[in-house]
Amino acid sequence: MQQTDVARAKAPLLAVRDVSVVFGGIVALNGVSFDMHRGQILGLIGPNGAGKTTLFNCLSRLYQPSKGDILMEGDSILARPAHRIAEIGIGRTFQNVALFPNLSVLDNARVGTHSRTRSNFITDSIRPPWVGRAEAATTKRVDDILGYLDLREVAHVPVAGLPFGTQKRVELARALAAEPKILLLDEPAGGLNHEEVYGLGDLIRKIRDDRGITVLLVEHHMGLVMSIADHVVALNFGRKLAEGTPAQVQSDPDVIKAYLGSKDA
Ligand SMILES: Nc1ncnc2c1ncn2[C@@H]1O[C@H](COP(=O)(O)OP(=O)(O)OP(=O)(O)O)[C@@H](O)[C@H]1O
Repeated sequence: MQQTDVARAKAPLLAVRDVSVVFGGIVALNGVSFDMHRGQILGLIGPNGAGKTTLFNCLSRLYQPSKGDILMEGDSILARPAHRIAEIGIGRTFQNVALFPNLSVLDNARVGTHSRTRSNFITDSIRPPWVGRAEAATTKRVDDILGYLDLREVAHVPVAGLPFGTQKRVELARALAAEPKILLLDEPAGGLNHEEVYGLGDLIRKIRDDRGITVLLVEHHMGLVMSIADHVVALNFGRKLAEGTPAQVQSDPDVIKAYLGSKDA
């Protein structure tokens, strides 16, 4: 292994370095830094307006930081547009579910494989043998994921008519189909009932355990974060307030004060 490869292997999977975001006069993020290590479930918490969504949007490349850097396996991702983050192993889901409503569960999940295919319109017209083999492998991979997420029964059903909780699983299927190293989950518990939230918690943990995928979870549901996260980063007014194990962060006086003074308490 070359020295650069060794350094890369030792680097955190994702490093947020002194990131600031300013909207007009509003400082939404102010010098936030933290590391995410391989196989970790990291919960990002904070009261309303703390800067969680802004940070999530920087990680998924929808926002450009005014200052600082974000490194994936040691390389900056800031020059990369949002539609090319899947190629380096960053997958995401959306707060309000962003699927193609008229397409089937299977076709929505297949969309996720796009970043992993080498074919283009020329190879699709000539169809050398490897295109057929690659398509068969993709079909098998998507079918495995649908089975894994208990979606095989509805594989050919348009997603529009499915319950919200099922649509959220389809989003997960699409994200997993891209074979991410890290999965960014934007308030996955939103709109789910109590039972579904705990089912989701088990599923997130299972995805990490079975597939070794690192997870960043932005979430208001404190019970979910505290029960599944290995590491928690708390933001308030755009700054990092505390980080550590769920127990450490939960008992941090600054975190308690921030939540008591907010509507999230
Ligand atoms: N596009 C924008 N333009 C201007 N100000 C913004 C924009 N997005 C966020 N802000 C401001 O930045 C700050 C951080 O907002 P952000 O949405 O990141 O917080 P949050 O922690 O995700 O809050 P919530 O839990 O309510 O979603 C807030 O003061 C917000 O009003």
